[in-house]
Amino acid sequence: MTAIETRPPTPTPASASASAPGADGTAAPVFSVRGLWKVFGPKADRIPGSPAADLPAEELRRRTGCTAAVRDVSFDVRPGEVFVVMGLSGSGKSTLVRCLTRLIEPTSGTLHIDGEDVLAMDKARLRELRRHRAAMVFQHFGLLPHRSVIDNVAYGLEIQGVRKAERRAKAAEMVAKVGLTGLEHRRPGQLSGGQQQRVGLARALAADPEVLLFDEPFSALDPLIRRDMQEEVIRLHRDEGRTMVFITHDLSEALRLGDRIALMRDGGIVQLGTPEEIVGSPADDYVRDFVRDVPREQVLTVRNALRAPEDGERDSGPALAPDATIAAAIEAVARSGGPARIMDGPRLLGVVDHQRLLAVVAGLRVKGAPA
Ligand SMILES: Nc1ncnc2c1ncn2[C@@H]1O[C@H](COP(=O)(O)OP(=O)(O)OP(=O)(O)O)[C@@H](O)[C@H]1O
Repeated sequence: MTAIETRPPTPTPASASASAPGADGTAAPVFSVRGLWKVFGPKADRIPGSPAADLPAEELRRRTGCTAAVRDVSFDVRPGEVFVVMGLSGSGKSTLVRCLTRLIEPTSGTLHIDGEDVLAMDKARLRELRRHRAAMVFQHFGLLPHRSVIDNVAYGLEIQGVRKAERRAKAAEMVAKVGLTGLEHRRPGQLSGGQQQRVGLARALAADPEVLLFDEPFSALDPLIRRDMQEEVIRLHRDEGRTMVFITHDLSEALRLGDRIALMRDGGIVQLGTPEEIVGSPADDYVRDFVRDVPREQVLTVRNALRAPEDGERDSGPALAPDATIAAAIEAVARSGGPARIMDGPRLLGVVDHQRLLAVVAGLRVKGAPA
């Protein structure tokens, strides 16, 4: 099993303030999805809400000839987060994400972007949605083979009617942003897979969309280049705070990139949570099985191992932040020979010791720590 680091949670970016706050004071969601269904097959619209809707996938197919690719799914994508949609092949990831911009027409449910009803949009508004507000980065880049890198990046702006000088300048900026300076005049066929993916990314970024939708963008890349591209996405996200929806079937990619992960099975979401929630508190046996081989100490934080300090422990020992991983704490405790203090700024939240840290790694519930 390769090492997995998760990212610290994304702080709400400044751009999030552009969204109106919700009733509870949190920023309004970018996408808001409720009771969404996509059924393929004859008389598909009769399935949601009918008794057949509850049939297992195979039986539904046998009895009705229909496939419920997305089944009664509800979630919000929050401004500035990386929202990962994960699941095995055929679980409905691509269909779900394509429904967000109606590249696939949902069968029923509701769908809003920044409070606007996506299902009520006419063709022109939908075009605007896909070009300016929620741009898709595909696995097979969709590059034009006879155009140079710079022209491929500028292409999206060209179809938006942006003037040549302006689109060239913007494209050059994006080429630099994704680390392709010097390769502007090559054709896609003269680039490696990873470089081609960067061109695809630069093209999506050039349109400056509010949300980037990634459909398994890196699954064709070899592991090292894939790792590079994941770093690139993390860097871009850190620099810009842009909202991202990212499809993957790869658990370590999901854990590395996601602020929150929706785990899909047979068209439904079986669990939606942070990497720590999914690994630390799997919702059912399916999820438990899915995350069984994840090195828990690299995903779970010290919050899971906290206890109250005893006399003499308040002022000595190494200090760690509450989002430090169990792995980092084990190292700190091993080096110092005593418990580590968990500090939220100047406030002491508790301490973690050798025994409790190991108990968390072993998957035991630790008394007094949050579930
Ligand atoms: N156009 C279609 N017509 C009929 N069934 C479809 C269609 N598109 C997808 N499906 C079915 O819907 C289900 C979900 O497919 P989808 O492509 O969304 O899954 P996925 O999780 O993205 O899979 P992968 O990781 O292999 O791309 C599958 O059973 C698939 O066979």
